[in-house]
Amino acid sequence: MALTASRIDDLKSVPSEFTFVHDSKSSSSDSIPTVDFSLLVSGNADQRSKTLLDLGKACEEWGFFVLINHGIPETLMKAVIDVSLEFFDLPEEEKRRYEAKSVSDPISAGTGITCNTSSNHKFLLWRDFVKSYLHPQFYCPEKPQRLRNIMSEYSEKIRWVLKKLLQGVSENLNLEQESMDEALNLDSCSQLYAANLYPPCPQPDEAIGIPPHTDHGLLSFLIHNGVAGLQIQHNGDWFHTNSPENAILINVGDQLEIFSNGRYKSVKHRAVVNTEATRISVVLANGPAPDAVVSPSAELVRRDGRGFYAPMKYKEFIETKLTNRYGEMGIMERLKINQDGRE
Ligand SMILES: O=C(O)CCC(=O)C(=O)O
Ligand SMILES: [Fe+2]
Repeated sequence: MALTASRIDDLKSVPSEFTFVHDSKSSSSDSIPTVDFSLLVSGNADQRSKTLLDLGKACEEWGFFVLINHGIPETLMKAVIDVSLEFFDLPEEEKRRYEAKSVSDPISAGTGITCNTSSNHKFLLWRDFVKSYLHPQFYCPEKPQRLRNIMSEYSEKIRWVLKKLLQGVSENLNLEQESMDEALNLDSCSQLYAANLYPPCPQPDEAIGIPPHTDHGLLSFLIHNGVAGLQIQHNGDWFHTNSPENAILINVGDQLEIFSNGRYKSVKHRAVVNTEATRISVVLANGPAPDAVVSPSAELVRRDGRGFYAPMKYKEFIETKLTNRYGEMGIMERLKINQDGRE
């Protein structure tokens, strides 16, 4: 039964199977970077080069930025949030059709899935979710009926913004604009839709929406219903992410860290819950083509004298990460190549 169902409404404390004790406190920072997309695509040369620097600095220092003036219509963003909420309101048996069976399911939905920490403590997440791959092949739950059209339009618009941002990233890395497109086969880029619903929680320090993790792709785009909850780690401290209305929160994922040969950092983040309001976030996680073998850019390896990460097919990377095959060490640690060249 979904977490959102009535049984949790009257709870005064977190049931033991959800217990994940942590400190959800975070700081605010005025230096969380903002990138003005309009200046990147239509600003004059000076504005564009300044914005490119903002983008590069954000990816290097924070692995995170708030994207403003991106041109995605406000009405479309609102529709994405509203229709995702409608999915969670569907009858339980409709949602159960998509119950996750394996990590490679093109569509999945679930509630409070089990999470396993490095110390082998198992607990359930305070979150309901629905996920589906929108690209290179488009999959979508059948209901709500308007989900298909809304997600198809949103997916295409986000891919256009993604392309422009990745071209900016390539320029910052002094690479040919096409070199990333070609190496990662971005015409067939993978794009995963994930809607996360976090109901109010009686004890926010005793349960968590999503524990600290990094995303596996290149750049993830997150929008939400105005209720705070996303925190990012920077120099070992947790920061909450205030954002102006209609902004998109973007974080660097593992594949961009690998491709940039470690210049850009896949940022650790978490979703905390609160006592008052239901929060929903919608993430489009954008990565290389599923069959692309990802390694540090050949040009950067030449410049750095060596690559710092071993190559791996993106599809295998996702499966390995999601099944936590390397346990505590994590797949990124596994791929890092030591000074002496051994993996
Ligand atoms: O809901 C959030 O703020 C975070 C979601 C997230 O990190 C994810 O879906 O990977
Ligand atoms: Fe994430």
